[in-house]
Amino acid sequence: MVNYKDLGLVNSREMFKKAMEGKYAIPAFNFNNMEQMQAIVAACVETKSPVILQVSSGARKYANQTILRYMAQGAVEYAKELGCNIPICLHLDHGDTYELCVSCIEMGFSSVMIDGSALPYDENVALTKKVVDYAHQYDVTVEGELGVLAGIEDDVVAAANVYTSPDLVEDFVKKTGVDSLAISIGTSHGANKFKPEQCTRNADGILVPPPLRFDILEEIERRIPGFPIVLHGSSSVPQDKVAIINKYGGALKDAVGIPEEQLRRAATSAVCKINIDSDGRLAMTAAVREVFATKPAEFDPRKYLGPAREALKELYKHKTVHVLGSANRVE
Ligand SMILES: O=C(CO)COP(=O)(O)O
Ligand SMILES: O=C[C@H](O)COP(=O)(O)O
Ligand SMILES: [Zn+2]
Ligand SMILES: [Zn+2]
Repeated sequence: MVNYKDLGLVNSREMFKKAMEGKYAIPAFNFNNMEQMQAIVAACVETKSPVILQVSSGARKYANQTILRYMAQGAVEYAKELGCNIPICLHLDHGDTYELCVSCIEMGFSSVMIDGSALPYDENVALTKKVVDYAHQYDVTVEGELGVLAGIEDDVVAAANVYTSPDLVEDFVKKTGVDSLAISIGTSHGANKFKPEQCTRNADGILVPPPLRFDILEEIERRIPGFPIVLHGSSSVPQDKVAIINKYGGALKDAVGIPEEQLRRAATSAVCKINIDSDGRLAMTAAVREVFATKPAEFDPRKYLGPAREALKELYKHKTVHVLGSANRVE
């Protein structure tokens, strides 16, 4: 058993308390490799932002859970080396079983998500409570989820959003003892969050998605005042990145995300954690494609992964400063 505290990591409790009081949100960025980890840490050190490093099941399969945990440990040291001891939380994203959550906690994760949102309500409650009871023995924080996001949620493909029912949140939080709650108010995973027919088009022909359901968020806040809320699927799908990808041979069609001003608004509410993965993928892919197209003789991976890492860092800095409001929150 490795305790995360011995690795210099922190759980999400204090982070969320400060984010709630300060009316901002903590960035939760997914990572699968060294360049992503370095970009996240460098961006958050430069902007003095706390951060949650997220490991998905896809990341575990791709990079190996042990390696990712050591990388998170390395991230703590790297931040110090870069000159700012920012709080870093290592979080399991979309955990789907009790056993997986236990395995991550035993390995040094400081926070886990148990995503029982596709289960019948009572089963979600029972599974989430079981994880909470285990995790809290080690002061590991737990995120649960109510409501299903459209698009690809884990292995479950939901055709449409099943918005979180405000009628259930108080009961869920009380019965499970979770530390934060992911909700569904119109965000979704991936780079194609809405079908073109769900959107309108602006004067430049760019798709404008339907607004998030702030009415549901406000009702949830009324039912569980001061309780930390999490938004998944919160990439904005920057159209300049999509354009670079398509210019250099990509084929992203009708890619559309959540407008940044809506996330900015959400960050000032009880939303304390905002998950962003796809935007980083777009930034890296745009940078790599540009190098491949403009420097075809280049074959040193550092010559395309380096620019990708730099583009990623700029994107993350933009998020902390201009979207989440988490910049300058660390002394
Ligand atoms: O929710 C996410 C990870 O859990 C990521 O969402 P995006 O696909 O919008 O980046
Ligand atoms: O919520 C999902 C994350 O974006 C990670 O997805 P992944 O399992 O493909 O790594
Ligand atoms: Zn889910
Ligand atoms: Zn998610």
